[in-house]
Amino acid sequence: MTDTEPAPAVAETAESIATMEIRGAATIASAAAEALAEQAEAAAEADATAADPEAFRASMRAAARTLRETRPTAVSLPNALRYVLQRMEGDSVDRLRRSVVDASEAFVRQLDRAQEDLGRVGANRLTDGDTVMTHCHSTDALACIEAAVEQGKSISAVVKETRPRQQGHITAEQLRDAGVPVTLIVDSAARRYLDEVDHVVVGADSIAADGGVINKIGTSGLAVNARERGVPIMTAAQTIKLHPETLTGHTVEIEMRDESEVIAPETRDEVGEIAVENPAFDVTPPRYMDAIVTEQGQFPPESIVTLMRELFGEGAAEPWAEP
Ligand SMILES: O=C(COP(=O)(O)O)[C@H](O)[C@H](O)COP(=O)(O)O
Repeated sequence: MTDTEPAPAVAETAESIATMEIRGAATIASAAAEALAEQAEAAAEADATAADPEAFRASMRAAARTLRETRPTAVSLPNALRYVLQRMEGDSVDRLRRSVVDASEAFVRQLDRAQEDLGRVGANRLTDGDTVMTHCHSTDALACIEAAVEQGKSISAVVKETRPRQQGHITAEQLRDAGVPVTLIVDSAARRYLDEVDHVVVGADSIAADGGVINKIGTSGLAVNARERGVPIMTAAQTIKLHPETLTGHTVEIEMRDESEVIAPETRDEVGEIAVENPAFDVTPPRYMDAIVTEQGQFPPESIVTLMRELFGEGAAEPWAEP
């Protein structure tokens, strides 16, 4: 490891995020924070950085850049890197190391607590006997359903499989394990089944300042159909999903993934001249979302900007940038 090359553990985490072995906004955030702690431990031992606080800091910034470049849409990733790097302090490598490890642990603890707290808020929106519809796999959305079950409510679920990567199967298994009766459907059956559900619960990768919800592709169509059917829809999203750059007019980058997720490489040649596009996320306009449920309570999407200013008022610092 040189002073700008990330520790092997960081390279491994970055690779796992890029290939989606580690996926979902909250899980990506906690893995990134933990990777920074591993970088700090490795840099405190490495020849190039062990005795040089400035080289140590530079190695932390470089590791954060490597993690930042993996996937563009879930803002929880840069928010996790910000949280840890902004708490890096000390004039010796040992103090710097300790501050990074402490910040990383505090971040992960906070993430877990936030998920529990928002779960209780979301659960209060559900009633005994409700059927919920889910899209993709969101640990924040699942926290709401699981908390409702813990409150003694009987909940069943209609789970959309979520093409192309079928994260709905993970949701189905987790809900089954939580004792929730599950019906798995293909995405295109969603509108038909909306007549049988009482609530739609989704997660978020980013929330924009105007209350737009960026989540797995298909969320916006589901939200429009839910509105048309009169079914309430909520987004369960911890405040690390609030996207500070949107406060100053930036838009959220939507990740375009490889066509091999849509069309098998072995049949690609047979298909020939057909363009394939594979956007991983979409934006649900605030008017189609009933509530954003966070650990700080529930908000109408249009008012989320107030919370965003409170938490990110100083803007979107980039502590990983070269000074
Ligand atoms: O869109 C996805 C996952 O997309 P991908 O599978 O492409 O990462 C999830 O709904 C959000 O990330 C929220 O998840 P969580 O609530 O766990 O943060």
